[in-house]
Amino acid sequence: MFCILLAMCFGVEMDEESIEKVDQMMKSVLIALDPRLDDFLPLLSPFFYKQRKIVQKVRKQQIETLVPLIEKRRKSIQNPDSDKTAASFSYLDTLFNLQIEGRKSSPLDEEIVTLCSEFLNGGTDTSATAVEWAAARLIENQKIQSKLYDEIKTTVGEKKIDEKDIENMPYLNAVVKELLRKHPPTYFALTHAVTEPAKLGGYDIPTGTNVEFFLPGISEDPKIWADPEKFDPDRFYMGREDADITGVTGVKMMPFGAGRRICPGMGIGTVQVTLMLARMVQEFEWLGYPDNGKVDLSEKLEFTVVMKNSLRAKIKPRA
Ligand code: HEM
Repeated sequence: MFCILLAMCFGVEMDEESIEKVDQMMKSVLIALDPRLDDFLPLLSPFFYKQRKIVQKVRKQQIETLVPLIEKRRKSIQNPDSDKTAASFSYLDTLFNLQIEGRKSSPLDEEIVTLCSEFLNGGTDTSATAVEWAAARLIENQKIQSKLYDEIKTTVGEKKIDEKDIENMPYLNAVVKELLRKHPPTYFALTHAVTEPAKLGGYDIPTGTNVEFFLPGISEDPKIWADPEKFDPDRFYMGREDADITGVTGVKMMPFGAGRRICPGMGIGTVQVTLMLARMVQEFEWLGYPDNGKVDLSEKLEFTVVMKNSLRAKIKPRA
């Protein structure tokens, strides 16, 4: 997941060692970003002096690691023959000449570093977490796994599933939708704030207030879902229930947020998770390990909501 996003982001080829270095650095960034008490009560910031020093060190390391990649890409655009391995397009290319409202200059390298980090962090753990929960649910419920495998066989036969096949596989899409309903990779969307006094769910929200959206509170609300605790792709497959995942026609689940700041990676994130899951099931039968049918579905909050005990699985190649 990380390698795909890295290639999309920088459009330059990287060796294993450099990928590892960026990966380690991004992990330190995530740890440094953990919310602290002084984020909410700035008055307390003198007591968090040491932690702030650590964050500054991580930021320096982040800039030192990513700026060379930015420079390499800039060079390869200016002189297309300088790097034969460079991709024809990358996310970075869209940032170099970005017009910013109220500013004459395009983003500084340090700002580009932040945007690229957000792109990498936003897409890696979210998608990886979703795939782990998907495998857990298929192990826990072999009937769902068999039904999915049957659909794969009927739709594509012996050939490898690719992106184009997905739209012809309603059960696969139902499994992924149910996955994102029952296991939105993050408990909360990003913090939003109101720019003018608003009313939400009967509450008055004054200007400037931070608003946090607890995603499972919506997607497991018994007032809008039948049997919300149950992992049941059939609710979507049989058409008993539905939900607009983009939130445009109403919000019953919002694993990618909603509105103007909805996840910009929603399309690619969904395709990545769907395709990976389909390929995993196409190639292997997934069983629990060490105990065939039992999976511990306890959750733990890290950057995303991960399995408290990482999934252990036995996989058998399909005959
Ligand atoms: C299953 C996969 C994913 C899930 C569930 C997910 C979920 C989310 C959520 C809930 C938000 C906050 C939206 C808000 O507050 O309104 C968000 C923001 C974001 N996501 Fe994703 N995401 C996924 C994949 C990706 C991918 C693959 C990328 C990059 C290619 C990405 C890049 C971003 C970025 C850059 C933001 C911040 C947007 C902003 O600040 O306006 N995400 N995502």
